[in-house]
Amino acid sequence: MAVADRRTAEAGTSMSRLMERAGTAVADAVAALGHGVSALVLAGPGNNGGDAFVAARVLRQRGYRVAVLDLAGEGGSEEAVTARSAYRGPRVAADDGAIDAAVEAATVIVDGLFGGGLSRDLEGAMAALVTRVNRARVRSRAAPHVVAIDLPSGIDGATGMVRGVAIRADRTVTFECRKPGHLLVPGRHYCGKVTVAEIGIAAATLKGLAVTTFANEPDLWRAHRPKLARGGHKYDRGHAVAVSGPMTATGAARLAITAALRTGAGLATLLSPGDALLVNAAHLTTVMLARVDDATGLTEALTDRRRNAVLLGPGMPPDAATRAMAEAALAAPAAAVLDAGAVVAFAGDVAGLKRAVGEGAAVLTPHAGEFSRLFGGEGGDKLARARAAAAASGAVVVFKGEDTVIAAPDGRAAINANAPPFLATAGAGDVLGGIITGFLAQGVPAFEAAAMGVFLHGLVATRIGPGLIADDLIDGLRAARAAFDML
Ligand SMILES: NC(=O)C1=CN([C@@H]2O[C@H](COP(=O)(O)OP(=O)(O)OC[C@H]3O[C@@H](n4cnc5c(N)ncnc54)[C@H](OP(=O)(O)O)[C@@H]3O)[C@@H](O)[C@H]2O)[C@@H](O)CC1
Ligand SMILES: Nc1ncnc2c1ncn2[C@@H]1O[C@H](COP(=O)(O)OP(=O)(O)O)[C@@H](O)[C@H]1O
Ligand SMILES: [K+]
Repeated sequence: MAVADRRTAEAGTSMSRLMERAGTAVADAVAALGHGVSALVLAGPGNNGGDAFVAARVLRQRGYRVAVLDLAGEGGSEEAVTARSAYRGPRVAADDGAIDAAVEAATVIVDGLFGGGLSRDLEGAMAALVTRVNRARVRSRAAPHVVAIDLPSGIDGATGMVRGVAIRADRTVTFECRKPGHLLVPGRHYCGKVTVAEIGIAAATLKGLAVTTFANEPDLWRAHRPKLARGGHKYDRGHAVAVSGPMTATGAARLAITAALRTGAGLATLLSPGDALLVNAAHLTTVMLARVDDATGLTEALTDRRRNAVLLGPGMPPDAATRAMAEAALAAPAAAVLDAGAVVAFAGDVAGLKRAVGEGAAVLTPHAGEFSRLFGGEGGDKLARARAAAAASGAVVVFKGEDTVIAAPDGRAAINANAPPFLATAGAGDVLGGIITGFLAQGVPAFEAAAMGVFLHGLVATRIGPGLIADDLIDGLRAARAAFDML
């Protein structure tokens, strides 16, 4: 954003104009809360504090009761200093008693302590102030509404992580576009409702920045959605295959392959080990069944070039035989999705996985535990970890969870935010693997197939609602797939 600000300034829109518009957008959001507003505005040392002073001035001009707790200290940018001196209204003394009284009296607290310039953990008096505001927000009577400027103070805009302690906001007004911290958890949970105010950073300026981080929303992949040709043949829509686990673990691959079919693949085949053929046969109707027992069998099965997308891992143990089959899938011309056991089978050998992926289209779909087992590390910056994993493996990585990150080896990454909590249910991940396989079968490139698959997965779950089980996702896909086409 700093580069965007500079380029915008070079193009004739000064930083002070941007700050004026930013502060005014915040004042508009506060004013929209209705009459009787009595705002306590917290102003920090940087430009976030500058925005806060602008908002305070504008609110006062509009007749609202305002008081500013000025924590700017010495210094700050020229624009922030100007905004500070242009505010002539009441200030709150920076002592505990006065702050408590001001917090008690406020109906709205505007958080302009820190935004994009947060550079370390909050400590001491700042941390204490944040804790005070958070306590006030949950008090039983007349709790103030908390409006954060750009980001809730304490949330790292790049990672969504809490730096020590962070403001819990009801609403966050950010500028020009959302930042990763608005979408990644826990940051997302601290923002409340996020609104984006346009403040005059030209679209052309943003475009020139070669943005590589996106919200996983239709604009990102709309143009890549499969199109149904009138008079088309089922083979035009691809042939998805999935590999079944052994006799006692067949359900996962069946869920997945059925999801691939519902996603629009023209044909679907389940490749099953001999011991599980009967149990699979008993459960399948539209999905075809063929016997494959090992890597050699899989290579043979994938010599049929019409079988253009293959999923394996659900229900499979993370052992050498699974790894050999994964290598066979990656070596074949089909696009490959590796999930569960097929991901963990490469634990400790990401370089070997990368060699196996080669130049082929491959998608890995680990949840946090599988991700750690393959790529190492635990917790921390999810976006950076997903990007590093994609670069290290040469595959598109779908790092699952509430804030699934889809990362491509070329550096692009998308953060998903439409998955409801009740999607965390046994088998949901298998369905996701199948959906992505279904899009790959229809010729969608790997990054877009993964991103739109994750979005469709969240969409279908949301439409079904609480209580869903993975089988419901399969049924729900039919209607959700139609809705997806209209997005
Ligand atoms: N992008 C846009 O389009 C526009 C952005 N605008 C606004 O600018 C905001 C970004 O402003 P910013 O860069 O001045 O950073 P900001 O968040 O105010 O804080 C920096 C100050 O905090 C300090 N500091 C940091 N961490 C700390 C800690 N833990 N504890 C204590 N101190 C700490 C840090 O000190 P330092 O690290 O230098 O020692 C520095 O003094 C952005 O969020 C938006 O609101 C609009 O005005 C116009 C258009
Ligand atoms: N808290 C959550 N909110 C929303 N979606 C979630 C949450 N936790 C997990 N998910 C999603 O649920 C699915 C679970 O997949 P996975 O962990 O592989 O389970 P399984 O192996 O049982 O299918 C993933 O798509 C994941 O992104
Ligand atoms: K803030």
